Formats: sequence, structure tokens, C-alpha cells
Amino acid sequence: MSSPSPDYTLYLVTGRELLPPGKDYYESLNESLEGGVTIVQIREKNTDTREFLEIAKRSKEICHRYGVPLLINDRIDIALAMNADGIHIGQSDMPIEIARKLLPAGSIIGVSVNTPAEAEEVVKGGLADYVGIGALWATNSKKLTSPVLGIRGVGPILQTLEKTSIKAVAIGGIKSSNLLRSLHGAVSPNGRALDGIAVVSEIVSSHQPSVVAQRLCQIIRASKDQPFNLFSRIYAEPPTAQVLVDSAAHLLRSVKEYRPLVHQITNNVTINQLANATLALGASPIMATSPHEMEDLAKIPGALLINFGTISDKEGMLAAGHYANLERKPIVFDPVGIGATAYRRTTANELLNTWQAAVIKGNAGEIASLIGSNEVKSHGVDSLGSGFSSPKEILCALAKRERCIIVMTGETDYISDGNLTVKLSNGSALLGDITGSGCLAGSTVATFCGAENKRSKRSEPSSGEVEGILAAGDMFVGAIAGVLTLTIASELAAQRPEVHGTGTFLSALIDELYNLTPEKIIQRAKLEVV
Ligand SMILES: Cc1ncc(COP(=O)(O)OP(=O)(O)O)c(N)n1
Ligand SMILES: Cc1ncsc1CCOP(=O)(O)O
Ligand SMILES: [Mg+2]
Repeated sequence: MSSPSPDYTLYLVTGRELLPPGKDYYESLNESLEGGVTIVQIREKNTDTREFLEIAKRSKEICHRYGVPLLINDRIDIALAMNADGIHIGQSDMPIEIARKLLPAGSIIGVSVNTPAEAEEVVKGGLADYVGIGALWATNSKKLTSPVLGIRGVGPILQTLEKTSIKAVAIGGIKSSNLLRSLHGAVSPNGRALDGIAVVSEIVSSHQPSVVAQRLCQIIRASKDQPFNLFSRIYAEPPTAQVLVDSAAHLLRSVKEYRPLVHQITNNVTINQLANATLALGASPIMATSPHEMEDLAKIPGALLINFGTISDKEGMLAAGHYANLERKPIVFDPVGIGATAYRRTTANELLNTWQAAVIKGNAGEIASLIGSNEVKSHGVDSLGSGFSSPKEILCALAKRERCIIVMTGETDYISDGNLTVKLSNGSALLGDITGSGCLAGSTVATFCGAENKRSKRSEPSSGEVEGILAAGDMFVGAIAGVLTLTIASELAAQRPEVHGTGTFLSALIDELYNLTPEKIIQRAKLEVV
């Protein structure tokens, strides 16, 4: 009978050169195991064989006291000499076919992969117990021979493992500060997640490796406890259109009650409009862009909007999103004009690898560019043509790939969390005639996501409790509320007698946002579950 599969939850890869001054290696290893490390790999890149063998033997004794398997990096001779539980080999190390022949039956063998093609080779070979996917983030602990993968590169690799029993850990630059972001994003479109994460410096360089290991385990387990969460409520029964409209409409009360801070890094064309729309709804806008104040701002309850219409504050956008994830605040990303230039596409990729959006909002051209479809073209910041033949299919696929809510605005608006998709048909044609109506939608969506996040966290987590999700609350309803308020306010504005053109329309629009009530939303909403 084959031995049970190891627990890959918290995989320590050793690195003696990273120990803090005066910290004994064996003491650090023992404390790491006390803290919850579940599998260990001894990695010695510049050590003589005799010393490596001695370290491996003593490390195995310590690991086995905790029932934790010990693997050896690269060196099969060492693994054989001290009867290790297995080895980890990279793409340029001993081929797995030979390793499998040389090692005792039942040995654990792991292989490094950096691309879906490399993972497919492992699946085809059928000899590996697990793959090490990375590097997820930049790292100083290994001179990388392949480009940094990024969080969003993990999903396609996990997809190749979906019908296999091969386990998967991620490695490279993983810290307590980016772990939840990493776990949320590193999932295949069909929901295949990691079996664990591998860490070197965050644990080894600590004076208290047990505390670090414990914290990492808490975050991993809290994240695993979350259902396949795409920032939306899990319904026992699919909600009706009326349930969604009522929930969205009543969220307006939470905006006025909690006055969420809506931190908006946006373009210089519409910044004033967005701030006034946020104030009109009853929330509190701040349009800060310096990276130096993002840690403080993230601590104030609310939401973050990142609109990259004019990408002049990329460092601020990177920092703001990182801290918003850390503080579990929802991020709304508006990749304005992403189809227009390669620079916008690479910047969007960098931003989305760094932080996890709760909502991505765009017009059809921008959504097409994100998902790589040619069905709809972009023209600058605008979208050409009549849209997708199957908007629901496109939005579900993108929501599952990006692991968040997708909002597609246009003459008809669509919102999807990957399972549920709604079609919204409110809105005045004049919205399309003013600049920044799409940007306004991003701002109103962020406003309601901030209110929903605050409403759902009325009871702050008890001290020490680790939250397993990046933004509490139903961001799907938040997004619906944001779109409905803007489009219904635009209908009311267009009907006002003093409105004779786009100039009077814009000021009437702000008025109608200011005077909006849940009753007006419920009365006028045109929403279908599709
Ligand atoms: C768990 C895990 N994943 C990846 C690696 C990297 O192995 P490799 O590509 O062979 O590089 P070196 O570690 O040998 O420098 C790993 N060691 N462990
Ligand atoms: C061994 C290895 N393989 C890919 S990245 C890496 C080092 C990861 O170290 P750290 O966790 O300190 O970034
Ligand atoms: Mg190697």
C-alpha cells in the first residue's frame, strides 16, 4: 500500500546563508517545525558533500521527531546515502526517470515548473509526486533562470494538473504580507488551488521562525476554509432579480451611514467629476497618488479605485493596491484604454499580478483586450461595434480567470462573478455623450463596494483572528448597486426640464445622485439574471 501523500501546506526550503547572526541552524529548523512546517527540503548550493551529508542526517532526525518528511534539493547521492524521504529536482537537474530508478520505491519526488508546457511534461511522465511552481514574486534567495511567473501565471499551470493526483506548491518571494493575495489568485479557472506554499527567507531569516511559520499556517488554513470565493456571497438558491435589486438599493443607506473613504487614483480628465459623484452619494473621496501615504490610507475603511486613464502614478497604484489587499479593502480596477497600447497591457498585467482586484470594470473593448478576444475592438478609450455575441460566456470566463467580479459597461451593462451573471438595461443615451461616464461607473462601484465591505465587517474580527478573504462582503451586489445608481440617476437627469445638452446634463446627474433613494432604484431598476 503506497504511503499517504505528504502534507504540503507549509513547505520549508532551508537556506543556512540567510540565518540571522548567531541563530543556530538546527535550532531554527526545530522552531520552524514547532511553528507548523509540514515538509522540509534541505537546499545547500555551496556546501561540500561531507558537510551536506552531516547536515542532512541531523536534519532528518529532527524532522522525523515531528513526523515531517525530509527531502534533499538536487543531490540524489546525498538522498541515497542518508535515506531521505525524497528529492526536489529542477529542469536542469537529474532527469526524473533516472531519479525514480535510483531512489527507493515510495520516495517523494518534486519537479520545478515555470510554464504550462513544463507542467504538461511532468503530467505526461507520470513520475512526479508534486510540482514546485515559481517564482511567484521576485526573490533574492535564488538566481532565477526563468522570468518571474506572477500570480496570474499559476492558474494555467494548475489547469494542466486538474485531472491528475499531482500536488502543487508555489515558491518565490512568498511572505506573510503577500500570502493571501497569492493564495486567492493562484487558482485555475476551474477552481484547482495550490496544496501548499514553499518559503525560504521569510522563515529562515527570522529570529522567531516558529512565530512566522505559525502565522503563515494560519493564513493558509483560513484561506482554505473559504469556499471558492470570488468576492460574492454564496447563495443556497440562485437569487432572483428582485432580491439583487433590493440588496443593491438598500446598500445606498449603508453609503450614507458609513460614509466610506473612497480612495481614487484616477485620470486627470475626470478626477473632479468622480470626487463630486462620490460626495453626492454620501461617501468621502480622496484622490491621493503618492506611494508614501498608501499604507496609512489603506487603514481607513472604504475601498480603492484604480483607474489608469492617464498612467502617471504607477508606483502609487502598485503600493495602494498592495496595502488595500493587506487591509482587506476591496479594489476596483478600471483598465481604461487597455486595448490601445502595449504599455497599458503590460502595466495592467503588472498591477494585477501585484494585487488582487475585487472588481474589474471596463467597456467591451477593454474586456476583449483583457480576455484576448478579437470579437470587439477598441478605439482609444472607446469600444467599437455592438459588443459580444455571448457576453455572459465572456464575462464568466474572465471572472474565473481573474478570480473577481467583472463589470462590462455599455448601452447594456453586464456583471458576473463567474457563476451568476446579470444584465442591466437602465441609462440615458446622454451618458455616452459626456466624458468619463465609464470612469464614473468605476467610482460609484467602488463607493458601494466600500460601503458593503464596511457593513459586512460591523463586527471587527476578534484580535488574532486571521481573515481568509481579501475583502469581506458581497462585491457582486456592490457592483450592481454602483451601476444601477449611475444609470438610474442619468435617466432622471435626462428628464429634467432644464437639461438641454451635455453641460446641463452633467450637473443634473450629480443632483440626481445626491437625491437618489432606495425607492427610486427599486422602482426603476431593469435587471435580469441571465
Ligand atoms: C519546492 C521547490 N520548488 C522549486 C525549487 C527550485 O528548484 P530548482 O529549479 O532545481 O532550483 P534550485 O533550488 O536547485 O536552485 C525548489 N528548490 N523547491
Ligand atoms: C528555491 C527557489 N526556487 C524558486 S524561488 C526559490 C527561492 C525562494 O526563496 P524565498 O522564499 O526567500 O523567496
Ligand atoms: Mg535544482
